[in-house]
Amino acid sequence: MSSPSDLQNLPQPAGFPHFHFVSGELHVESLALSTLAKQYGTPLYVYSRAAIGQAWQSYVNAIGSRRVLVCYGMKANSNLAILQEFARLGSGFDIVSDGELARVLKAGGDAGKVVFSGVGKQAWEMEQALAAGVKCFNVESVAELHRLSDVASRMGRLAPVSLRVNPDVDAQTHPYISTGLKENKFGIAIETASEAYQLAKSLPGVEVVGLDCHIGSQITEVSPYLDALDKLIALIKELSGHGIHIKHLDLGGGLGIRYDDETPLDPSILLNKVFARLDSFGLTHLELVLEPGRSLVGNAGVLLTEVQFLKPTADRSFAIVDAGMNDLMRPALYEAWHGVLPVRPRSDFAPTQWDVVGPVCESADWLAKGRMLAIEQGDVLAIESAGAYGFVMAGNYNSRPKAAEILVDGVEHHVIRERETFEDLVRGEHLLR
Ligand SMILES: Cc1ncc(COP(=O)(O)O)c(C=O)c1O
Ligand SMILES: N[C@@H](CCCC[NH3+])C(=O)O
Repeated sequence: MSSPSDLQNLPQPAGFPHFHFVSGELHVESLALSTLAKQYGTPLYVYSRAAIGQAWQSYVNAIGSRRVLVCYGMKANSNLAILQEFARLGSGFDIVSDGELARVLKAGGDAGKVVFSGVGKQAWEMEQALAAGVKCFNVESVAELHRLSDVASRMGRLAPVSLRVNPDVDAQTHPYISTGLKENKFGIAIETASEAYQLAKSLPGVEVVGLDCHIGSQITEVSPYLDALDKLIALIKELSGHGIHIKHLDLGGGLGIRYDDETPLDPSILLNKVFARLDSFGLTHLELVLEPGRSLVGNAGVLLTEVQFLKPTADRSFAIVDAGMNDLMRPALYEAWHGVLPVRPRSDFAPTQWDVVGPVCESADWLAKGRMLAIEQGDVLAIESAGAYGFVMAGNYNSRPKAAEILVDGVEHHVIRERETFEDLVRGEHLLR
């Protein structure tokens, strides 16, 4: 274990200050992570309520007195307790399915602050969202516009719509999480957007209220947003020439966080530039909508996992842990980098290089590669920055039950999702008679 002189050398966790070392032990708020691992077992997702609050506050501070609705991009983490926390903070929600809408309503969210995105909305999902009274449908194709108008007309309703425009800008992020390029399936090409808006104006079941775009995720530069904004402003001007006046402009989410050595994009830096651009084009009256996901929860969570075996080989050394790609898919899917911190760092021997791999029968089942770690069998590791796109993307491959989730609040903690059991795994399956 660490001696006092080594404590100064401990790295700063990505989720600092809410994740921090106290006397050589990694804590979340006032609790030692090793205690939670012991009580609930591993793999275990652990979130900090204060970290979520602080991330939310950074948007509140950036917004100041401007008219901005933050719709939490709940695909990042849709646990009911997390949604309830955002609802209490006053957040709206960006949803992409009827399941997400049902979660928002169950968690006490306000349907009037919900925007409904997604390229494949089904008629029954549109009906549910119309019945609930969502703020806006972010329509991603002309075919969807026709379906929505039909559904709303049948219900004797008028569906509020924004068209999600694909501005063809490079978000300078991983190609798999870039969404605003021509080659991506998302949105309506900016060149054809004016025509689509004119169609929307003529359809009986829809009412144009906004303009939407979302260019990608884990973006750390302001310039892609401003490139997109310039194109959107030009479109707004063109539309007003056709008598189409939008009330809100939705710039989507996408603000990046620190996983390794990235500099996160501060909402105030982005919003100051956006407000200045809007003001200079006489668009101060527009309500702004934002759909941040990752930046609100990403560094509010870690995944705890226990080292099962150490397996040095001639080629590389594997630390086989009890969390796998089914628990945290990002490394397998994007070769994503997540920090790895032993919750009780050792200083009695020198670190060596390890690939941290899971128990799943796939070579892609790794969580981190080539990390310098001083570890032994039985040690608990925290996989950092796992609050966003962690548990939500988990699956049951290899009949592995999903992990439990804990929300820490100061000295207290709440089990916000129980670990799955075998019964959960086979629910709905039937043996042949
Ligand atoms: C339409 C839409 N809005 C919001 C988000 C949230 O993005 P992020 O988590 O990068 O803020 C996403 C995911 O990228 C999205 O597809
Ligand atoms: N799931 C991705 C982000 C996708 C965002 C959804 N449009 C990630 O883990 O980074």
